[in-house]
Amino acid sequence: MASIPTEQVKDASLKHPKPNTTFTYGTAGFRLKGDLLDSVMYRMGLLAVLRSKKLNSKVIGAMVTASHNPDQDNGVKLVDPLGEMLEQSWELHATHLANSADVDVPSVLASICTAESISWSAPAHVVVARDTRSTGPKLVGAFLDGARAAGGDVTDYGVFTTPQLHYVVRALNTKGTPEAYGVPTEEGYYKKIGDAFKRIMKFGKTKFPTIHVDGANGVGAPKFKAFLPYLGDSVSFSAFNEDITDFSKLNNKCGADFVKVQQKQPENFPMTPGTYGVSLDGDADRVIFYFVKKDGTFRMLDGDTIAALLASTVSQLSQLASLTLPSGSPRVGVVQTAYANGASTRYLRETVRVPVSMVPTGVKHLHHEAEGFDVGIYFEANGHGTVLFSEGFVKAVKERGGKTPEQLAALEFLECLTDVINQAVGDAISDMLAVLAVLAYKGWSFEQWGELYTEVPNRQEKVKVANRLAFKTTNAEQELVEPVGSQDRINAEVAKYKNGRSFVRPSGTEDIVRVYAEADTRENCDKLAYTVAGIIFDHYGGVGDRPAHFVKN
Ligand SMILES: CC(=O)N[C@H]1[C@@H](OP(=O)(O)O)O[C@H](CO)[C@@H](O)[C@@H]1O
Ligand SMILES: [Mg+2]
Repeated sequence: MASIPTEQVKDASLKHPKPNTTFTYGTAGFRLKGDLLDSVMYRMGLLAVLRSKKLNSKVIGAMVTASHNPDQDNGVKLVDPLGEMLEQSWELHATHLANSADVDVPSVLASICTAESISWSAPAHVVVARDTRSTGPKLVGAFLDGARAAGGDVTDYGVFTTPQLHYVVRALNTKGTPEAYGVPTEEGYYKKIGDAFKRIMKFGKTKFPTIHVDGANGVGAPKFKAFLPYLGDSVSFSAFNEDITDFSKLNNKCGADFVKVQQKQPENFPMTPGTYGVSLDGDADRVIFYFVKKDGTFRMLDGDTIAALLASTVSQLSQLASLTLPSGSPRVGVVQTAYANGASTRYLRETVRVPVSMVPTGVKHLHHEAEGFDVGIYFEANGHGTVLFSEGFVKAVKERGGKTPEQLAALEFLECLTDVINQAVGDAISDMLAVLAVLAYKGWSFEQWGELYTEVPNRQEKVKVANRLAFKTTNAEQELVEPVGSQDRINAEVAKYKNGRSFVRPSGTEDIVRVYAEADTRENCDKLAYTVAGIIFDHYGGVGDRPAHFVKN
């Protein structure tokens, strides 16, 4: 029986020496300064091969990106066969492998093989892609070295958005089966979603103004441009922030994270009342919409608003079409995190009347929970999410017997929607197209969409602390259990505000602690956020300059 090519793996391992750093597999894989990640990439190349061997030679993906963070950062996450995040039990293997001494890498591989009953003789297929970051090419090189040292068959797709990589992984693994997801190429991706978008826009009643698309000076910019010829002419788009040659511009004062956190439009973005804007993040898996109201105020439509629109539409259309599955009416559900605006949760539960589940931050948690519904809609407030349609739902939508013309139109619309949406993972461009299609179908403007519910004022702050891992949470990250006593201090502040809500958790992608607050007015919300941030900084290990706006308590 074939066995681990120990010498080959060890030699290559010594060429990718581990720095004196502890690595953790966080919210979205390993994330760090790009120049510290060479050894991690090499080892993830090895691990991806093992994962493929474990799963009957299915194709495993790796995406090299640090999403909405600056160019100096980078990261890697592994993608399982249907485009979902790496199974969580394997995160432990990833962490173990990433942190072992260079000479121990072959023996750690052997221990994973034993623990997972992996036969080394099984073939392995791995694919990798990267965003536009400056450290990307070198890091992909290290990944390829790892995959090849372990004898895997590996394809480098070059520069891709994160969702394109997930799409290709799923398409490769379902090729030739009844669940075939599409042609496993970049063009296949554009064609599948583009064709569905052209079909669905035939239902449209609204003519939108030109949509201004902010590419965050990242990979979404050139890929959106490449997508345009496949989208027909029902909507006109104009692209901004497309400079991927000046690395300092990536996500800098632009992009979905900037807009969401700062609650303002990207800088250098031409907007007057009536203009519609859409921002992607640096790897194009998050999307945020916005417009300027007639009175000149800025209005954002985030992941919560997207979930509200999609959940209400899918529920209404399913009812209108009297859609029935063998199990009864389709179960439409929404999955959110603690960052969801309280007003959106109330709207979904009380007005749309769908169940809403709360899970910890990170798509891996949301995706998994959404799989429990016939239509599982999951969005993080930051605009990262998608919709999962069960096989039973898709089948029921295609049954057209005994329906009225109005019901047939609803069914056709739903069928197109299942193809416009990238179910493999949250996808900024596909989500944008789905939202435009739904608005056009309803004959709604962005303004009308924004009237679904009134957001509670909210704010996010970052606090730099000596050791963010000292912060431990429970209850879907909404309460701190450690440092002991910290939650009591937060509760005492929250109690002072009407509709007050605040929680603190360590980031899984940055070396900081995040503070979130909501309250009845903008002023109260800001005061609560700045006070809680002050409490964390002053009492629980704040480091560096103390931000002047943090309130002393
Ligand atoms: C509050 C927030 O937006 N957190 C983001 C951020 O995770 P943190 O663990 O909070 O750093 O990056 C993740 C990956 O992109 C994303 O899934 C998540 O929603
Ligand atoms: Mg992203």
